[in-house]
Amino acid sequence: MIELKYVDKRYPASSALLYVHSLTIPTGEIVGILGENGSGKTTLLKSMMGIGEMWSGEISYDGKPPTEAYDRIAFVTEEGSFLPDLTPDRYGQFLADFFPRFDRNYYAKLLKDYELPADRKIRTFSKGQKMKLELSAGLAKRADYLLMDEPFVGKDIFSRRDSLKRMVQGLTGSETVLLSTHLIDEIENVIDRAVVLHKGLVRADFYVDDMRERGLSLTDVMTEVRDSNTSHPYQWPEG
Ligand SMILES: Nc1ncnc2c1ncn2[C@@H]1O[C@H](COP(=O)(O)OP(=O)(O)OP(=O)(O)O)[C@@H](O)[C@H]1O
Repeated sequence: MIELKYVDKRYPASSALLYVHSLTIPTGEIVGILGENGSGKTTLLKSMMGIGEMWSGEISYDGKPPTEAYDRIAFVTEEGSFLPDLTPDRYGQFLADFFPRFDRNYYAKLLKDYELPADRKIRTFSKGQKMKLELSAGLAKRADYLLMDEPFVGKDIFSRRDSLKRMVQGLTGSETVLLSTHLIDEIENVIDRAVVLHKGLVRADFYVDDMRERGLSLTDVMTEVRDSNTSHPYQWPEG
């Protein structure tokens, strides 16, 4: 279980802030972290990874702070957490030394599926190839917690959908996944729950099944959150 309480993050260089009063994510949930550009998705995921000082607040994984849970968390980020001078093969060895549960066979399979050259330096890869490598490494860590920040970047929608499909297929069902993305239509069938950020605040937090029962789509809710001029949490429309 992941718990966030009174998480308050500010940047000295801007007026942006992130504030999460309370957020509990039970084990095994797949949660979409959604919101417009600049709403705080990356800030939230980085804070959950223990990156950057927080103003105040607590984040815990089964009661432990991120720094004591690193071997159980995989962070997949657009910025890339790989070492560019290594080849994917060498990078895999490095990860296996650090992450006891790193699954080398699964990593090799993903590299093959993605047609990534295992013996070429990562720095020579295209942006899309780097992202595929990042995703492969993240999934092969067999982590309990997967924090993914817009992992499906790529020029063509087919490769984005393919990445999403592989990500879902690669899960065992016991992972807790937080996934930030702008691919709203695609993830609607993948996530259990959506947390919508707006200007650094959690403005909606709901289960997708409840949303569907009301005949709404993620786009409907996100549009409503964006257009409503209030900081109150989102309420389902009457009727
Ligand atoms: N290092 C920084 N210094 C100052 N302000 C920052 C810094 N990083 C982010 N911000 C600001 O914090 C706010 C939230 O940014 P963040 O990157 O978390 O948004 P996001 O929801 O991930 O956006 P996007 O969808 O564009 O990736 C923005 O207003 C951004 O300008």
